[in-house]
Amino acid sequence: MFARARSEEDGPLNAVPLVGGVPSPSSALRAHRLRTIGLAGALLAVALVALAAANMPHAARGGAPARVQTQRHAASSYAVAPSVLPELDSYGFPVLTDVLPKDGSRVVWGICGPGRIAGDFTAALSAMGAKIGAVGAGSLPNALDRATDFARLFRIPRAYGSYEELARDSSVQAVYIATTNNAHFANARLMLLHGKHVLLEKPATVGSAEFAQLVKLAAERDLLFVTNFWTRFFPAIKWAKAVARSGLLGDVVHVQGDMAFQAVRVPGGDRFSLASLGGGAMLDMGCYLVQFAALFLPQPVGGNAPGDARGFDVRALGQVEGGVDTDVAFVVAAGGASASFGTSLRRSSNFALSIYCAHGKIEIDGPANCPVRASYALYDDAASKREPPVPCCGQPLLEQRSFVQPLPTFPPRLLARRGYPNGMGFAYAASAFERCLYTDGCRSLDELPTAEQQLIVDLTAEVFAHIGIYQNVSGM
Ligand SMILES: NC(=O)C1=CN([C@@H]2O[C@H](COP(=O)(O)OP(=O)(O)OC[C@H]3O[C@@H](n4cnc5c(N)ncnc54)[C@H](OP(=O)(O)O)[C@@H]3O)[C@@H](O)[C@H]2O)C=CC1
Ligand SMILES: O=C1OC[C@@H](O)[C@H](O)[C@H]1O
Repeated sequence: MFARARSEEDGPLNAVPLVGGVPSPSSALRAHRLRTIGLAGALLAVALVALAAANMPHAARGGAPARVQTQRHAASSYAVAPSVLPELDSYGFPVLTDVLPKDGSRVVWGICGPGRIAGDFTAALSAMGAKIGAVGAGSLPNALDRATDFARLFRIPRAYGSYEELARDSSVQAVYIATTNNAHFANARLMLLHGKHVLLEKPATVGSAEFAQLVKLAAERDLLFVTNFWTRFFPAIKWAKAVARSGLLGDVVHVQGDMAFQAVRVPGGDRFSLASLGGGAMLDMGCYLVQFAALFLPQPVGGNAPGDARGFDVRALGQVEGGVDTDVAFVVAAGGASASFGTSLRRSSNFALSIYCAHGKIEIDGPANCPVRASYALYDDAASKREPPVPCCGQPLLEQRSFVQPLPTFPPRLLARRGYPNGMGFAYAASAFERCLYTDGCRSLDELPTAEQQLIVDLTAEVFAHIGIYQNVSGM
């Protein structure tokens, strides 16, 4: 297994030194900013600073320039700590040696629902050196045989033909749940009740109340409970988030994304087309887009808007077939910014994401749910003031930069089990989960705080309210 080191391509038009792989202010950039301010701006700035200094409390004085201030990160600056990106070993796996117990012990994982994505996740777990103690199947026929086959492939010591047996295995401390969406709530509840930490595949639960119940249960039992939005743990996403929050490009104004694929219908129904399995485009892919809205939009301010979910304004139009959404267009707005998204089971797309800011744009290459590359472009705002003026469309660039982090390589022995793209990227989320378990008092991950997971479920439920599906889904 060999992983190339992270790299930055497409060098900047004006060099911007990096701090931890994200931009920090350079003299070139500062010079550019000064040029763009102009005399009138400078006079206005002097007047405003004098006025502000007279009225502001001491702590608020002398902060970052106005254009880097966002509602969410009023104190953000261009310099971002190197710890933004995970430390990787020479194979590309996140380093855990600094937190692993000295006695050589390690968290023991169990796998619940040995289907397609569980194969990818387990391959990543075993490649990163994690300990897997047991696997349990329990929804489809021949559960024990299928669990036994899975156990043989991944050299897992124990296989069970029911989820209850897995839950009762006292050697297992953390369970990864990859059953169909409808079963997430019951399986997560079962594992939490048996004292297991839970990493639950997206889209967590179908309804908001169910998610809140799981959070409460985990808190009562002092357990870690996380939705496996693995997206949040990819270095390219962490880099893009740091760029967005650095203020380099100004405030986020609009986020745009599309995630769609042509679902092949299986006779008798499948996890995409059956409402009883929690099917539909929103729960399969749209939830990733909602997750991006929660990540990149500013916090809502002020009162509740129509279609409100905790201050976020949500609108949606959707095609519904057999009780599931097959095509949805939706908008989420907050804090003066908006996001527009499409998701579908009736067409394809490249799963890319764009974050449009006041002075530039961040692109996350598809598949943005598990990306290896992101980039930004800083526009030359001064160009629009030059004579002759530049045409309206296509702002000249001041600089552009991209970030690439190749994935750890799939072990050849397990290639046959590969189900979805970029599966080795599960190592990022699994490592963060394990790291938390070795850290005193850690019961929530910075990359995806519990409250934000609840928000994602709530916003998704709001989309469902607009298109009239998945109402009153108690127990799902
Ligand atoms: N993070 C990511 O990138 C991805 C996440 N996912 C999520 O993972 C979960 C599983 O997806 P995937 O692995 O593709 O699913 P699979 O179709 O492979 O099924 C997973 C498991 O669900 C149960 N199951 C499958 N079909 C049925 C059915 N018709 N009725 C009842 N139970 C069934 C089986 O459990 P058992 O073996 O125990 O009987 C099966 O092993 C979903 O929640 C999905 O959203 C999926 C793909 C990518
Ligand atoms: O999580 C997922 O990401 C990729 C999709 O193709 C898949 O269906 C979905 O479950």
